[in-house]
Amino acid sequence: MIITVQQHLQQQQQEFGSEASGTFSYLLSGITLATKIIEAKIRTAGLGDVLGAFGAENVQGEQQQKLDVYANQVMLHCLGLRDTVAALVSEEDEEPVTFDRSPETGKYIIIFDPLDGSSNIDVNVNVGTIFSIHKRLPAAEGDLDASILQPGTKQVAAGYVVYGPSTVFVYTAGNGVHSFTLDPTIGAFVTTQENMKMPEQGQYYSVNEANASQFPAGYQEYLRQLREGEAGKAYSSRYIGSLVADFHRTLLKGGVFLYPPTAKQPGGKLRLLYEANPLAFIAEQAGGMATNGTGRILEIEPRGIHQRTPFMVGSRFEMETLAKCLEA
Ligand SMILES: O=P(O)(O)OC[C@H]1O[C@](O)(COP(=O)(O)O)[C@@H](O)[C@@H]1O
Ligand SMILES: [Mg+2]
Ligand SMILES: [Mg+2]
Repeated sequence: MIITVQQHLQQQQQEFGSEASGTFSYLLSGITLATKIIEAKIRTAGLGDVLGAFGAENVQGEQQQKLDVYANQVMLHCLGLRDTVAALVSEEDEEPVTFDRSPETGKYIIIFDPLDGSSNIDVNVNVGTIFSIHKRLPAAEGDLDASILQPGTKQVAAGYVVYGPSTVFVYTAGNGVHSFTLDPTIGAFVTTQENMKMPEQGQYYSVNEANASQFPAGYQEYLRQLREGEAGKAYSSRYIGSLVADFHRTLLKGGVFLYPPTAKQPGGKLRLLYEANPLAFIAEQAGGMATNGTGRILEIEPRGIHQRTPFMVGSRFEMETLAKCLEA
């Protein structure tokens, strides 16, 4: 019997109560609706006019792709309609979009990367959408900005969608990691796997080798050990260049994904709030680990919404081996 994501959330509500409440599943349904609309556009991207550059730069100084802008508009629209949303923070917008809703109603903050893997859009390689959900702080504890800049440990939920050969939705609300596949015949995400566990050890490392000579010595030594089999076995390498897809493989097969600091970007390339934090929450819920090289990603106190961080995530064995190389 098939179980859709909404039915799964009802079951979670019976089992875990609060963050699986009706309000929360109504919120998540805004994300599943938006990602289904984005998926439909991606499936026929070559037929329409959504490939190529949009002709403007985002706050990161990156050339926006038409699909970046389209996906952002769809997320803002579908989530903005949810009256439980107090603010929306997007990779593509310099400032948060806030709503004049009382703290009793507007209880949630949604932070997202509407289209991850932009450099792969035009070449028909997997891309994705990543999201992180925080609860709005009580007024006495802080305003909306403070509610947005909470550490990753405060996330109430996080997830992503991979638009690949099939469209897969993965999320956690702190009670394990669950995945769903979009069944186009019924237009619903159907349960694929519940309580996913990242293998203790994998066989792949994933890193942009073109940057390797710029990595600090500890990372170069680590990669040498993985390549030459000094970490117990010889690893092979896989790098798609879409974080969401490289992470999804690491979640399923184990291993490690690294985007270390480089001479060009000593603070890292990937963004803490809408790339590293949500994937770190999922990794930890699945038994893996995530660091910035010196500490747990989820414990980083954010200073700004587009803040970058070095990001290493993966199986326990590979992450503990990395820590030894960085300490040495
Ligand atoms: O081309 P590089 O430097 O390896 O960077 C690839 C990384 O950049 C990203 O494309 C950045 O994300 P966006 O596409 O959302 O901007 C990641 O998906 C990917 O892991
Ligand atoms: Mg991204
Ligand atoms: Mg993006």
